[in-house]
This record gives sequence, structure tokens and C-alpha cells, in this order.
Amino acid sequence: MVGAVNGGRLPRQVFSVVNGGHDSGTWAGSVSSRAGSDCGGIEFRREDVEALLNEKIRPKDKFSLKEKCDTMMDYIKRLRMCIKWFQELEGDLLFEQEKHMRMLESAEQKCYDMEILMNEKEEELNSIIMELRKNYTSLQEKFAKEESDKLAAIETLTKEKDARLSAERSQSSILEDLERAQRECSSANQKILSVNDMYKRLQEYNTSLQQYNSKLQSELQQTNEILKNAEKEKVAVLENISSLRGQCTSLQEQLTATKASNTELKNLKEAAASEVERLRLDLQQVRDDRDRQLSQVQDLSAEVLKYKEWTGKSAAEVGNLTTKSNQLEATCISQSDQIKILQEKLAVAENKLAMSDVSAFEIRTGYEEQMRANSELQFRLAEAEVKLVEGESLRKKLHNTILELKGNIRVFCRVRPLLFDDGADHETKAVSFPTTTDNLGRGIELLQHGQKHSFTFDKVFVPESSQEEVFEEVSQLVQSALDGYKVCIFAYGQTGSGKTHTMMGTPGNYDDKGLIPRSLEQIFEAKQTLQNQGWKYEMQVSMLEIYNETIRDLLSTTRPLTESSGTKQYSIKHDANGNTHVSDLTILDVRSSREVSFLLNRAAQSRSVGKTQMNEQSSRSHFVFTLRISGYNESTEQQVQGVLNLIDLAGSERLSKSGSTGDRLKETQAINKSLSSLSDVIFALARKEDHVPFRNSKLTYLLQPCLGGDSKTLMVVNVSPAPSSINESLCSLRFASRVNACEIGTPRRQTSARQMDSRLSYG
Ligand SMILES: Nc1ncnc2c1ncn2[C@@H]1O[C@H](COP(=O)(O)OP(=O)(O)OP(=O)(O)O)[C@@H](O)[C@H]1O
Repeated sequence: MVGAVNGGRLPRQVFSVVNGGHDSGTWAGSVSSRAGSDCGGIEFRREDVEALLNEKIRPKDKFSLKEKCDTMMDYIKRLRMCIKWFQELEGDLLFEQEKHMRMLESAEQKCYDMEILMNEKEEELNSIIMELRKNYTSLQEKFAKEESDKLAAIETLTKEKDARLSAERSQSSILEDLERAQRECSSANQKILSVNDMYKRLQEYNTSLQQYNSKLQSELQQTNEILKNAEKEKVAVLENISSLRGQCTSLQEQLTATKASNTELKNLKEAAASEVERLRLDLQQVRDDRDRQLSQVQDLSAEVLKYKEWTGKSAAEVGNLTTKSNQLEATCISQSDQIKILQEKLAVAENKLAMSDVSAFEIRTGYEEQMRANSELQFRLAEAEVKLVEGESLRKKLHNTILELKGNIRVFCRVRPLLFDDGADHETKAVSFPTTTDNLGRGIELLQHGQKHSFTFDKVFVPESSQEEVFEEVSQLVQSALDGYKVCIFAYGQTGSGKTHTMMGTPGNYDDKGLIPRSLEQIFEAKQTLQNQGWKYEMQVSMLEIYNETIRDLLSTTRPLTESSGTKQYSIKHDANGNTHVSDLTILDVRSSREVSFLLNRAAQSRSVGKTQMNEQSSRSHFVFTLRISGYNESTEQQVQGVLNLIDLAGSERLSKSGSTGDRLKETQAINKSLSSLSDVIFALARKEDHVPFRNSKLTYLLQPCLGGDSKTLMVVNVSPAPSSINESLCSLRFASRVNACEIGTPRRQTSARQMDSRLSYG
């Protein structure tokens, strides 16, 4: 049964219970205590019982069978007792087991409670341990720190000891230094006094510099005056030169005529001389004949005398001789007559010769006089030309000085006349021009809601200013392009304010032509004039427009009809030399202003123009005209590369006011965006910011060299005088005055024979 319960082995608890808690030894004590004498005092060992239970016990061989049977019987009896006892024991054990089970359960419960408690405690302990560990670590750190502090303190102490020693040593030297420093201090105080004195003097110097500055300003004005006078003188000198040239030409003609008549007279003289020579020869011959005949006559006379002496001779012979003598005398007389005639002829010829000699002398004298006058004229001409060159270089120098003093971006303002379309009350004046000497020709005032806004620019053109007057002010700048500068002139302003009028003029009205045609005429005229100084120029032209942030080639013969059919992507690139190139753009060589006018007309027809509420013929794009000039002087071997950019910007307009819709709205938005990029660039330049957002629009990127480089740039801000446009005019003038305050750089002349791309560049 036990075996069934526990695989044939007695449970350990049983031994404990039976043995009274002793785990080893035999069962005798226990069995006897319960079984008493029934066991017969026979002891059996635990192994025996186990063996018995497992039926492994064999009675010992030395007993007899009976003894063996008795033993066995006894054994069986005991076994039965054992079994009984075991049964009792089992009951006890079950009872015990139940008790133990209950105890176990309560122990388990306790255990479980304990476990929970333990877990809680463990957690508590863990956190305490953690805290303790932290404390320990921090304590260790503190300890280490304190150790290092201690070491450092010891070191510092040692050092301090050393320092103290050395301080004690140096104290004395410091005392000496102190004395010296005190001495120096007193001398420094003296210096401070002198510096203060110097400061005062510097302030005075500063004041004098300011005065000098204002003096320079007035000198600048004077220089402007001088420049204008120099211009006038230049014109006078040019006129003088042309009259001298005229005189020179007429003298040259006279000289040629005189030379021709001289040659004629020389020929006549030579003919007369040869005639005289011939006559002389004839005369000589006649004289020889006469002499010969005279000697014959003399001979014959001698013979006659001899014959006369010979009276005895025959009368016939005498008659003969007399006839001969008469003949000879007649011949002699006729020859004498001939000689007389010849002598007369000779005298006439000699007279003629003398006369021709006299006229030849006169002609020679006249010729020499003319030669003298001619060389004098040549000398005066050379002098005038030298003066002209000097005047020209003075003009350039003064002009460049003015620009350098001003910074390279200048601003002109032009107010257009009131138009019928402005619908304005012509009595109400929103724009006025101050007449004080300071601001005369340079100031403009706007009246908005009763408040006056004043602005000053390099030049302000009143509504009555003519196109010619405007051009006169920019002609110097245009001229600089021929001197090798990059020049950029752009018109800015609200839509309908007169930009296109200023730049291009009125179509079909020759006298009202704008800056672009006038500039070209001046350039081509100057090209002709400068030829006399050895300059040869080549010109290339290109024209483009930026419409809705897209570049369009206005000279392309294969221009797409619609926006979407466009194939070419014109990209802008700036090279290392500061030149700008637009890929695939048409560039044409031009030789006369007429050729360029023709191209301008062609471009004007291709330009994007539309009608808005503000302007009947509004330019809906930015127009960029570029002329590249490359010049070479054979005599000085100088080379210049100038660029002239003339730009008519699209007009800014308020969406609300323009009343644009559809495509017009898109255009207006694109125009306003690029103009606002332009103002961003100008403001960044004015503030001297590190990053200037040139790349924010095609317009600003294209104009980068003009705005941020070394070119001479002029902005013409156009404003309308209409009271209804006062807000826009104010915006334009505010922007222009920011531009006017910009200092961008110093214009640089391109005079070296540096390599330039054969493609046209913008700056
Ligand atoms: N100085 C002037 N004298 C006479 N008329 C002028 C003057 N300036 C402008 N106008 C006239 O004003 C009108 C608008 O001028 P224009 O077309 O030049 O303006 P805009 O600024 O180019 O306009 P948009 O930006 O819309 O193209 C035109 O009829 C023009 O003839």
C-alpha cells in the first residue's frame, strides 16, 4: 500500500513521524512503542522491512526449516502487526497529512503573503539599494573630487607657498615697479591731457573736414559747371575745328589750283625758253651768215679795189664783179633786215620770258605764302585737336570723378505732363518743385492728404522738360560706353507714368524720340568722330523681353507665336569676368543707327503690349536693349569693351486699381513680383547685406552686374502728376530715394585687351 502510495518506498515524513522526528536508524523503537511485545523483541532494520516489502528477504540458511517456519510465521505475525500498525499509521498519517496540508496551505498562504511582502520589501530594498548605490557613487565622486581637490589644494598650497615666497621676493620688485608705475601714471596723465588736447584738435579738424566736405560739394557743383562749360568749349572747339577744316580744304583746293596754273606757266615758260633758244640759234645762224657774207663782201670789196687797181683789166670782169658785189650787198642788206626782224623777235621773246619769269616768281611767292598759311592752319588744327583730346579726357575725368563721388548708381526723376485721360482737376496740384537754390532742379514735393513729402534726386525733370533736355543729362553716361564702361539706364515707375515715352519716345514722331534712339545716334556719331583719333569700333545688338518670368528673344526670326509653343529656354549666365550671357539669344552686328532703328521697330512690334485701365498701350514686360561696343585704337593700341543696357521696365500697378483679370492679372502679378524682387535687391544692397537675392527673379539676375557690379547705372523714375496716382507716385519716389542712397561700387573701365566671349554680354 505504501509502495503504491510512494512507488514502494516509505515517505520521509513517515520516518520522521515514526521516529519521532529522527531520520536515521531503525524502526525498532517506534514499532515497539506502538506494537509493544507483539514484535517479540526481534529487531528488524529498516532495510529488512524495505526488503520484506519488496519481497527480497530470504531466511538465513543456518536455521532449520521449523525455525525458519517459526521465524517466518513470527515474521509474518510481525508483518501483520506491522500492517495493522501501518494501517493505523496510515490513518494517523492521513490525519497528519490533512493537518499538514492545512498547515501547508496556511503556510503557503503565509508564504504567498510573505512573498508579496518580500517582493514589496525587495522593491523597497532595491530602491534603497539603488539610492544607496547612487549615494555611494556620488559619495565616491565626491570623495574622488575631494581627493583631487585635496591634491589640488595641496598642490596649490605648495604653489602658494612657492608663490608667497616668490611674491615676497617680487614684492620688493613690485614696490619698485609701483614706484615706476606711479611715475608712468603721472606721465600717462600728462599724456591723457595731451590726448584730450589732441581730441579737441581732432574735433576742430573734423569740423574743418566737414567744412572741407561742404566745400568739396560746392566744388563738385562748380566742377559740374566746369564740365558743362568744358562741354560748351568742346562744342565750340569742334565747330572751330570744322571751320578750320573747311578753311584748310578750301586752301588745299586753292593750292591745287595754284599748283596746276604754276605747272601750266612752267610749261609756257619752258616753251617760251625753247622758242627763245630756237630764235637765238636762228639769230646766231643769221649772224654767222651775215658775218660770213660780210667777210665775203669785204673780200669782194678788196677784190674790187684790187681790180680797180688793175685798170688794164676788162670792163666785163669789172661788171661781173660789180654785179656780184651788188648781189652780195643786197643779200647783206636782206640778211641785216632778217637780223633786225630776228632781233625784234628775240627781244619780244626775251620780254615774254622776263614776264613769265616775273609771273612764275609771283606764283612761287603766292604758293609759298599759301604753303605757310596751310602749315599755320595745320598747326592750329593740330593744336585744336590736342585741345579737343585734352578737353575730352578732362570731360571723362570730371564725369568719372562726379560718378565716383556720387557712387555708381544715380537717380533722375521725370514727371510727365497731366494727360486728358488722367481725368484730373487741373487746378489741384499734387506735385510741386522747390525753387530754393539748394534744390533747384533736384527736388520734388508730393502732397498727400495735406501732408507734404519731399525728395531730392540727382536731377528732376519737370513736365515741360523735353526729350532733348532729358537726353542732354544722360549723354555723358552714354558716351562712357564708348570709353569702355558698362552702362545701364533703366526706367522705373507706375504704369502709364511715361517710361516707354522716356526710353523710346512717341512712335512716328521723330523729334519726340526717346533716350534709346538718341543714345544710338550719339554713339554712332561719336564713332565717326573718334575715327579721326584712330579709334575703330564694332557694335553688336540684342533685344529681349522678360514676360511672365520668361525670356523672349525680340530679334529672333523664328519667334514662337504662342507661349506654349516656345521651344528655346534662354538661360542667364555670369562668367568670371563679370559678363552676362543669355544662351541662344539673337545677336546682330550693326554699323549705323538707322540699322538699329530698324531693329528697334521690329522688336517693338514683337513686344508684349496690352490695354489696361491705367494705360491704353501698356508694356506688359521688361524690355532690355543691349549694345555691346568693342573699340580698338590702332595708334595707341588701346582696346575697350563697353556695354550699354537700356531698359524699359514694365509698370508697377495695384491689382485693385488696374482692374486686371485673366491673363492680364497673371501678367500684373508677374510684373509686381519681379519689381518687388528688384526692391528686395536694392534694399539688401543699401543695407550692405551679405546675401543679395539676385536670383529671386530673371530681371534681377540679368541686372546683377549693373546693380551689384562695376557699372555706371542710372535709374529714371517716372511719375504721374495726377492726384489720383499720388499713392503710386509716393511709392515710386520712396523706392527711388532708397536706390539713390545705395552705394554699390566704383565703375570700372574695361580697357585691357582681355578675352571676351564673342557672344554679347550684359555687363
Ligand atoms: N513727357 C511726356 N510728354 C508727353 N506725353 C507723355 C510723356 N510721358 C508720357 N506721356 C504719355 O503718357 C502715356 C503713357 O506713357 P507710357 O506708355 O510711356 O507709360 P509707361 O510708363 O511706359 O506705361 P506702362 O508701364 O503701362 O507701359 C502715353 O500716351 C505717352 O505718350
